Order: sequence, then C-alpha cells, then structure tokens
Amino acid sequence: MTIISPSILSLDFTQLNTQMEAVNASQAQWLHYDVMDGHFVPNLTFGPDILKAFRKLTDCELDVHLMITDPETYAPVFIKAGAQWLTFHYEAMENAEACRKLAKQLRQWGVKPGISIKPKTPVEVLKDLWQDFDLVLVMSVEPGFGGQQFDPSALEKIAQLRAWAQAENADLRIEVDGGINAETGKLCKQAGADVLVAGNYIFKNNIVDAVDSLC
Ligand SMILES: O=C(CO)[C@@H](O)[C@H](O)COP(=O)(O)O
Ligand SMILES: [Fe+2]
Repeated sequence: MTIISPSILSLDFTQLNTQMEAVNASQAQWLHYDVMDGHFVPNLTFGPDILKAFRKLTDCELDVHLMITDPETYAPVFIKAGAQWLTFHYEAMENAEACRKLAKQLRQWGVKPGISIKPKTPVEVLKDLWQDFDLVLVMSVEPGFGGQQFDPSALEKIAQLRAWAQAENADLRIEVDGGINAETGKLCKQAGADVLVAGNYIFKNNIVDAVDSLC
C-alpha cells in the first residue's frame, strides 16, 4: 500500500483548519513538513513551533524534511516537537561517515532516520549508505520550492534503490518528492517508490480526491 504524505508547503494557511480536516478525512497516512533555512536552499519555511501545532491537528505520522545546512544541530528540536520520520540531505553532510553517525543518533533519539539526495546527486553515493536508514527520499525537483515540474531522472534512482533493498530483503521506504501528481505518482510507484509526497497537486485540488488518485 502506498503511503501519501501531503506537503504542507502548499497548504493555504488562511484555510488551515478546513484543509487539515480534509487531510484527516483522506487516506493520507503521513504529513510532510519542509524545513528550509535560506542557506541550504534559497527559501525559508517553518521551525519547530509550527510542527508542534500540526501535532495537535492530525494523527498522521509527521514526516520532516530538513533542507538545512546543519541537521545535527537542529534535529533534536524537531524531534521534541513531534517528528517521527526525520530526513536530512546527503549534500549537507561532510561525508558518508557523518551521515551514518547522525542516522544512529536519530534512532537513539527515537525517530526513523531518512536520507535525501537532490536531482544532480547520483544514487551511487547511497550504495553503501542506504542500509543505515529507514527511508531514502529521492528529490524529483531542485529542493526549495513547491509547484515545480517532475524530473524523470528520479525514476532510475528509485528503481536502483528498490533493487538494492530487494536484494537484501530490506524493508526500506523509498519516498519521492517534487512534481508528483496522478501521472508521475504512478510512474514512481511502478519504479518502486512506496511513499509519495505531493504539495500543489493535493492542496490546489479537492484534497480527498487528489489523495485517492495517488493511492
Ligand atoms: O521539499 C519540497 C520542495 O523542496 C517539497 O516537499 C514540495 O513541497 C513539493 O511540492 P510539489 O512539487 O508537490 O508542489
Ligand atoms: Fe519536501
């Protein structure tokens, strides 16, 4: 069963309660929370206090996507605020060992660690790294903004990751984020993704129907 993670980056905050009621009535199981710091990406979003508010608004699992240069420093405040899945970027880290160390630390703090790669980062960097994570997030747009067009090069990366995971009989969540709609979502599922993030497609349409069309 595919997990749908609506990205609140595209939520209309003047309609917060109504839109969250629709998310809660939909088949969405996770809620995607984009954290941007104006350094790792050229945009700013939400901190931990807003995450705390979302914790009260939904029972969906909170899927936090850190697009920040210093995930080691800020991970604890997002965990305290309610994150259940915490994903940081490979490109934000010094080397593979630092990624492993942070993944271990996140597990000790009681959250599921995820690692993400940008569109220009080859999937091979994860060949000996994915085993330390519960989730790999393949970006299908340049991180920073919602509403961009899906980059099909994500499909080969998803397929490679699924092949690696299957070869080791591993229970790895493969998530894809950026430009997901019914059409691109279907291609990602066929390639082996089991978590679809969607912002604009869900929040700019009928929320319940859009989630249904992705399942
Ligand atoms: O991480 C990001 C953008 O950097 C995403 O989570 C966006 O929120 C996806 O938005 P859509 O492309 O689905 O509109
Ligand atoms: Fe995201």
